[in-house]
Amino acid sequence: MGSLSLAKLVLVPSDRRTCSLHALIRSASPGSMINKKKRIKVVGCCLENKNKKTSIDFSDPDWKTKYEEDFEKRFNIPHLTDFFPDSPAYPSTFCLRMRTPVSEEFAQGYPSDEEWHGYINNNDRVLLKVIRFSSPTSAGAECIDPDCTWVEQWIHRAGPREKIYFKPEDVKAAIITCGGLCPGLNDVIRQIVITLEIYGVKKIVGIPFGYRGFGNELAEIPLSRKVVQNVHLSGGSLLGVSRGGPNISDIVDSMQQRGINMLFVLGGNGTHAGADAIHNECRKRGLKVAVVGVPKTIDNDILLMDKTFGFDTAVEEAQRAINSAYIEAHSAYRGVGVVKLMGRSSGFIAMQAALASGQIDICLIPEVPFELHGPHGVLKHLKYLLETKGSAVICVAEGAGQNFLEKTNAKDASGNTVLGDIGVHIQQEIKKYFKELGDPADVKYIDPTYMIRACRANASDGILCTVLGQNAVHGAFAGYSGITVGICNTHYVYLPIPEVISYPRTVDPNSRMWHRCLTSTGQPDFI
Ligand SMILES: Nc1ncnc2c1ncn2[C@@H]1O[C@H](COP(=O)(O)OP(=O)(O)O)[C@@H](O)[C@H]1O
Ligand SMILES: O=P(O)(O)OC[C@H]1O[C@](O)(COP(=O)(O)O)[C@@H](O)[C@@H]1O
Ligand SMILES: [Mg+2]
Repeated sequence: MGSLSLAKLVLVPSDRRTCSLHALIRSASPGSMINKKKRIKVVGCCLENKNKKTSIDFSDPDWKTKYEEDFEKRFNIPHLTDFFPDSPAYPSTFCLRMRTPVSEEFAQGYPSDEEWHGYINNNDRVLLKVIRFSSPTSAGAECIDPDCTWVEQWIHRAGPREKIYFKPEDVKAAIITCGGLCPGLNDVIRQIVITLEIYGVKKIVGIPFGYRGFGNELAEIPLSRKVVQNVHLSGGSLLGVSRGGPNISDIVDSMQQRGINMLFVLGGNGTHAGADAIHNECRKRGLKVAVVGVPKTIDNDILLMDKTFGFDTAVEEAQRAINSAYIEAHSAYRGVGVVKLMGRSSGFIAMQAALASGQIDICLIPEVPFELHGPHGVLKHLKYLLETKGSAVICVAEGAGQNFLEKTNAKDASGNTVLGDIGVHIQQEIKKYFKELGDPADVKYIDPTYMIRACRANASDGILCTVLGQNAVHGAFAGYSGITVGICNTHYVYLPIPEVISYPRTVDPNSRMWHRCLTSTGQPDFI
């Protein structure tokens, strides 16, 4: 890779998975020091997309058109008519009458239904990437070709359609919440129920405790506007959550027995993998079922979206812990505050919480390797901070520095690796280090892990949950299945599930946001 010329580069025709050309150039430029880490990153980037890797012949004058067409196909959202071409469509029961805009433009009377109806057209699209990079060397440039040509990547716009593919009286809708908790679950459940009722659906149930609820021993929870009216006022999930559960075939058997033909699945990467498998199994069995996901993860590790619901709230809640750690550290003689925040493989919460608080001196995330000991290690810098500032606060994501901890190979019920406790480890190492030096250090460790996700959604997440919940119902009634809802460049979109879960979204150590975080903390590289 080090001696590769740009012209020979084969880049992956994908969005986020496109190798950072900036990184490629730096690691490829002849004569430059070949940085092993960058090389690994770039190679890794291409390897992880091996399955979808397609080389583009940039000498083909039509490569751009072909790329855009291929993108349109990849981001096509599955529709019931793809599998049941004769499915009848009905006029929507989600009535927008009386919601015609009132303005001087319409002084002569409101436009007719043909001229304005307020529904989303199936051909409406939202632009996925909004920056036109003038050069591959621009910060964060994501380029398809060596010239960083502007390529349009359009995704489907979410919202109510004029035609629906289910008669409300024939619908039995089920809602399920899987994985860990996340602020806003109840808000989404509430909006799904309310919107279903507006369409005219009478049979709405909650499946208790995630996919486990499809086992026979747990009874469905009947849902209505009355039941969900105030659920958003508290955190958690009205329905309960869990990891693990029956296999896909048993889940679909159970759905068939219960007569469920609309399934709303709230969960993260694992849950969505399950939702997509359920969608495919339903197709295989010839069942006319709509499966629609709503991405839930405080880790914010779902691809392509501005953010997932609950993330903002978690960051906000983390401020309390950070502020307490700061006050403790600042009030103690040579005080050190350590705060551990969630983030299995993505450091978004730690990064954003550090940025928001302005009280963090050292932020450690899974994506950025670091040393604890040695001349460039965290401990040496901590010593410097205590000597110059008198106190310091460290914020560490739970998935960071796992290389320092003993591996157990333990898995949770969903198959996720059980992580070692990096917060406790760092706390112990700091104490040991200063004890050996004979210098005082007053270390206070705060682990607010479950507190940041068990709380009620804040206002901005409340709005996000509301819109996502409504759009999930619109998507199902419009006949889409195997899709999820999201916010992209402030617009609401439908995405095919496989595209958003092909790997967990992580913080790009070369991104402007991580650089901003480093600017804010003032921390050096710890390697
Ligand atoms: N690849 C998969 N295929 C089908 N179901 C899965 C898959 N991965 C996880 N699940 C199921 O999804 C649910 C939630 O998964 P988990 O990884 O714990 O949380 P999250 O979806 O929030 O990331 C669990 O019930 C788990 O059994
Ligand atoms: O203790 P639990 O319930 O397994 O949850 C811990 C995990 O939950 C998370 O919040 C992510 O959960 P999800 O994958 O379910 O969204 C991680 O940050 C953390 O590792
Ligand atoms: Mg997950």
